[in-house]
Amino acid sequence: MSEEKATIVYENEAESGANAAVEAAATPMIEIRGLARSFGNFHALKGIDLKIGRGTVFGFVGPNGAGKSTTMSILATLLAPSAGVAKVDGFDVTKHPHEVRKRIGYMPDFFGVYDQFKAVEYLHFYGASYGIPKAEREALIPQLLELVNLTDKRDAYVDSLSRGMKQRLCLARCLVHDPDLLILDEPASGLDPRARIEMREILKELKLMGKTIIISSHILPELAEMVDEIGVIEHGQMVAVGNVADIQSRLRVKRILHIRLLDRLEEAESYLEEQPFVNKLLRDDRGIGIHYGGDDSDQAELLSGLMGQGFRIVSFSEAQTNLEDVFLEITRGGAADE
Ligand SMILES: Nc1ncnc2c1ncn2[C@@H]1O[C@H](COP(=O)(O)OP(=O)(O)OP(=O)(O)O)[C@@H](O)[C@H]1O
Repeated sequence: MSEEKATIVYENEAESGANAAVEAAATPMIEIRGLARSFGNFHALKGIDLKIGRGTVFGFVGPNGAGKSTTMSILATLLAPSAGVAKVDGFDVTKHPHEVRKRIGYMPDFFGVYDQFKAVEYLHFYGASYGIPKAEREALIPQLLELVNLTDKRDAYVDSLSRGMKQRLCLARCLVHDPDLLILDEPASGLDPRARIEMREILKELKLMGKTIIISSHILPELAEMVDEIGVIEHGQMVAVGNVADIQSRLRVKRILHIRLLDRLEEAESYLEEQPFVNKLLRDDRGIGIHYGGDDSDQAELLSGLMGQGFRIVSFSEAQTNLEDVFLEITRGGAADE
């Protein structure tokens, strides 16, 4: 009888455990509703809504002063919102900051490093402050150094590291307590192209490890390869959220065409200006660029129309729109505060 009871209790626990797991999986990693933050009379965040699912790499983009760091500081429990709700893994950042902190690794845009430490000591210091026992740290820290390609710098003083190395050390620091969510404020800022590529490779590995990552930048092409979704913020408001392709399709500029002609450039421009779906013409020394709103079939019509007019076309191609074009189009190229 007692055995039977024990079995029943075990099954119930298993069931409720399974339910809890299903529930946890359904909870977004980040949920923000009506989030606002003012500094005096200045409204830095004007009520933003955002949901980020588990395992997503989310690129948070916007011009200087748009509100990216403010949002990230709130998620990191370092700044209180003026209104609205922000939750990490279902925990409200204001009501349960300790639960939130256990789950996040936060890399601010300006970080203080402890220059008198060696790289390895720096990580021990942070590991110890998270209560990780020494024996565990001894096993963990070499792995972290390996992940961020700093194994050969383990005994170098933090002071002596390059900016890119310091950024990577800072990233390793964010990982000591194995957080599910990484909040990275401009991790690639000030890095040279090689260091940016290294950073991007590390972030790809972190994605493979199942981390949810929110990463801000205003250097967009570097995000394009690794983000699943982007959110564009401007003047404290989210102006677009979705996967890169969705956002592109919502844009007025569907595609950019480029045409090179042997001659009669001005005539061709006048002709093109009259054609449907031609939104804007840009002339450069290599030919004519067109912001084009038509689809493939319209584009084919445009080309046969040009040929029908006897224009001597050297090339007619569609430029790949990238995140940079998307960003400039959405924000109309204007920095919020500049
Ligand atoms: N402590 C503060 N006091 C007053 N104004 C602030 C404060 N923190 C931020 N702001 C203002 O809020 C706005 C949003 O700043 P935030 O740092 O969030 O922008 P950002 O998008 O991260 O910009 P950047 O790309 O330059 O880092 C800016 O106009 C900024 O000047």
